[in-house]
Amino acid sequence: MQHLALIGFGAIARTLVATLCDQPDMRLRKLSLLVRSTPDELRRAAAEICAPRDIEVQVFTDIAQMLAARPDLVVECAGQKAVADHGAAVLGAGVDLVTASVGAFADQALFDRLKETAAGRGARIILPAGAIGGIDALVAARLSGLNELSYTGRKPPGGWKGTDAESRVDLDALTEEAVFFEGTAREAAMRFPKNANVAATLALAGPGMDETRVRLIADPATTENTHEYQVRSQAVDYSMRLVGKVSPLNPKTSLSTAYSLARTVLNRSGAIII
Ligand SMILES: NC(=O)C1=CN([C@@H]2O[C@H](COP(=O)(O)OP(=O)(O)OC[C@H]3O[C@@H](n4cnc5c(N)ncnc54)[C@H](O)[C@@H]3O)[C@@H](O)[C@H]2O)C=CC1
Ligand SMILES: O=C([O-])CC(=O)C(=O)O
Repeated sequence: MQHLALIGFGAIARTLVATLCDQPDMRLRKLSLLVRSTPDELRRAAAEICAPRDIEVQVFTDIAQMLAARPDLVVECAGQKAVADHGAAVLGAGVDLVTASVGAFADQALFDRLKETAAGRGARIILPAGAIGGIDALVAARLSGLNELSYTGRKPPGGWKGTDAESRVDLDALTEEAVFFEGTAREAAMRFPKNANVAATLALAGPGMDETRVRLIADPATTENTHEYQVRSQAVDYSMRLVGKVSPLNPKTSLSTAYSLARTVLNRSGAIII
């Protein structure tokens, strides 16, 4: 893949670009970035990563202009609203779209609309595992007949700052863990758009947004983002627990998310898909 385009250039995007630059299978020649503001600062930050590898960087504030540069693939790492704002333009241009903000698809009308646009233009919406894992096993389990899927997300109180968790619990005063949300994946993804995308990913791989049970916890005893889920199905029962290091660039985001996106991009670049 020679020309990669990203929507957003924050914590995930920066780690993603730094990782992909050094992958021999990538042969990346050009990076396009769609940003909202201060393109000069972001251009400098991107050039710092890309210039030593002879990768050309172009920064856009307009999606149509970015798509006119004909990227091979667009990766959204900006937030759920960016999927709603730009998804149709990308897919309508016949370009595949990887969405980090999978929780955007808790909006059923948006999901249906983007699926239809993708199908009409022969483009694909690619949902990465992100901070969660085991999506291969979960889809296989679903195809065999799924009996149960439940997910628990646990983060330090700082990871829930600026979210609806603050209306339910005093994050600064916590001395022990607080379960501040129990509900469906659809509700979780909509109420916690920067923290519960993994719940939506599990739901879409598994039994669906309204059938996936979610618990969210603020825990002052941890410094990590822990994602746990249990599956019972006709073919396989399993449980998974991922203890994610927090991104040094964003306390809400697990560092592994960027590397999962890198895997997704690499799987579209080399001869082997794994
Ligand atoms: N699937 C998963 O496992 C995970 C998904 N996420 C999703 O990824 C998103 C990004 O995460 P981070 O990089 O940590 O966030 P961040 O806040 O560090 O970076 C996001 C960047 O996107 C920019 N942005 C926002 N809307 C934009 C738009 N319409 N056009 C262009 N740029 C825009 C922001 O200015 C910011 O620089 C989160 O909001 C969340 O939706 C985050 C963590 C895990
Ligand atoms: O990065 C994480 O730990 C998970 C996350 O924020 C999300 O699912 O939106």
